Amino acid sequence: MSPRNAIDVRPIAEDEIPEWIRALNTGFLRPPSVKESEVADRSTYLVPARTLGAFDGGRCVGTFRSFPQQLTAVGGTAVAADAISNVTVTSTHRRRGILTRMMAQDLAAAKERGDTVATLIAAEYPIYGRYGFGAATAAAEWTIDVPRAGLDRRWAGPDDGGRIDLVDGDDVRRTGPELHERLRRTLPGAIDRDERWWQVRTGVLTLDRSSWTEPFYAVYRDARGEVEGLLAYTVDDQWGDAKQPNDTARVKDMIALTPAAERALWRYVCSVDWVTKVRTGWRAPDDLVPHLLPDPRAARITTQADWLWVRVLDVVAALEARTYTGTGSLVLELVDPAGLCGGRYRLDASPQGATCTPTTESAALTMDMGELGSLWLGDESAVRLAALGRVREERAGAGSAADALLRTSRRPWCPDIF
Ligand SMILES: CC(=O)SCCNC(=O)CCNC(=O)[C@H](O)C(C)(C)COP(=O)(O)OP(=O)(O)OC[C@H]1O[C@@H](n2cnc3c(N)ncnc32)[C@H](O)[C@@H]1OP(=O)(O)O
Repeated sequence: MSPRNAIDVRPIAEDEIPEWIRALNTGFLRPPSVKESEVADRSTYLVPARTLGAFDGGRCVGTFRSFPQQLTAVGGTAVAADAISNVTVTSTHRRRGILTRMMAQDLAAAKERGDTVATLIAAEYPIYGRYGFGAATAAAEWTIDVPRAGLDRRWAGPDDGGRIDLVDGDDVRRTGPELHERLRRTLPGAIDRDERWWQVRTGVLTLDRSSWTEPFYAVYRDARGEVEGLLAYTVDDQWGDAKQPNDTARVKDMIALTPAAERALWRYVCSVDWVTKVRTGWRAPDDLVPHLLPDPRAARITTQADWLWVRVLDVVAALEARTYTGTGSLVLELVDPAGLCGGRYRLDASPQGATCTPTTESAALTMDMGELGSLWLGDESAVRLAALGRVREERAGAGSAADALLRTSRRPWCPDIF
C-alpha cells in the first residue's frame, strides 16, 4: 500500500479522461472498461479544471467533479451553486482520507469563485455531514393502487376547460425547457437543466451506461390553450393469469405549473386503460398526489428519503438571497471546522427583505454548517434539531423563533438527480 502522501490529488489533464472514467466505473461498481463513445460523450461536458482525480502512480483511484449550477432559494432567486457529482474512491484505497482531500480542494475553489452554496445528492447518508453538508430537501415516491383509488374510471379528460394531448420527443424538446424554467423560478430547491438533460431524456442522446425506453409524453393545456404541464411515463405491459391487465405506469418526469395541471396529469395517468399501478417517481414529500385521490390510502409511500444536500459557503449571500414571510432578528453562531465561513451572524428579516451581517452580539442558536444547510431552504425545524442535540438553544424559545422566520408553508423540492 502506498503511503498517504504518495497519492496525488489534482485536476485531471484532458488525456486522462479515459483513465478517470475507468476509475469512476470501478467506484460505482460498473464494468470498468471504457468505451470510446463514453469518452466522447463525457468530454463534451467535463470541465477538466473542476474534475479531480486521485492518482497512485499512473493509476486513478479517486474521482470527483463539480460544475456550475443554479439553485432556487426560498422566494425564487437563484444562487450560484457548486454542484458535486461522480465521487468515488477505489475500494483498494478507501478510508485513507482521499475523499476528504478532494472535497477540501473543491470547496476551497468554490469559495474562492464566490459560489453561495455547494450541492450534491448523497449516495449514502453518513458520508457528507462531516464536510458541512446538511440534507436540505427530501423526496417521496408513492405507488398508487389504481382500482382502490376511487377515481371515476369513465373520466376522459380535464373538466376545467383544459385538455390533455400526447406529444413526441421533438415537442418536448421545444416546450419542456421553457416550462421547466418557469417551474424552477418558483420552486425552492429546484436546479437548472441544460440542453443535454433534454437530449438524454428524449433519447436523442443514448448513453451506454444506462438503458432508455421511449416514454409517452402528455401535456396539459389550460382553457386558453397554454401548456401548463408535462408528463413523461413508461408502462410495463403485464397481464395476470386470469387474462386481466396488470400494468404499472412509471412517471419519469412531471412538471406542473398550476394545481389544475397537477390534478389533470395525475388523473390522466391513473385513467389509462390496463394501468392498475402508478409509480409516481420521486416527488416533493408534500406532493398533492395522495389527496387528489378519493381514497388517499390507495397511494402507499414506497420511498421516502433525504435528497438534495446543501453546504453553505457564503452565509451572508445565502441568508440575504431568500425571502421571509415573518419579521424578526436572529443571531447564529456557526461552527465550521473547515474554516470556510464560520462565525457569528445577525439576520434581520422581514417580507420587505433581509440583511445579514457578522456580529459580536450573543448568539441565540449555535450550530454546525450542516444544520444551516438543512434549515436554509425551509424544510427542517430548528426546534426538531435542538431536540436531537444538533442545534443548541442559547436562549429559551430561540428554536421556535428561528422556525417562524425560516420555515416555509410548502416544502422545498429538487426534481432532479445529478
Ligand atoms: C455526490 C456523489 O457522487 S455520491 C457517491 C459517493 N460514492 C460512493 O458511494 C461510491 C462508493 N464509495 C466510495 O467510493 C468511497 O467509500 C467514498 C467516496 C464514499 C469515501 O471515500 P474515502 O476516501 O474512503 O473517504 P475518506 O477516507 O476521506 O473518509 C473520511 C471519513 O468519512 C467516513 N466515511 C467515508 N465514507 C463513508 C461511508 N460510506 N459511510 C460512513 N462513513 C464514511 C470515513 O470513515 C472517514 O471517517 P473518519 O474521518 O472518522 O475516519
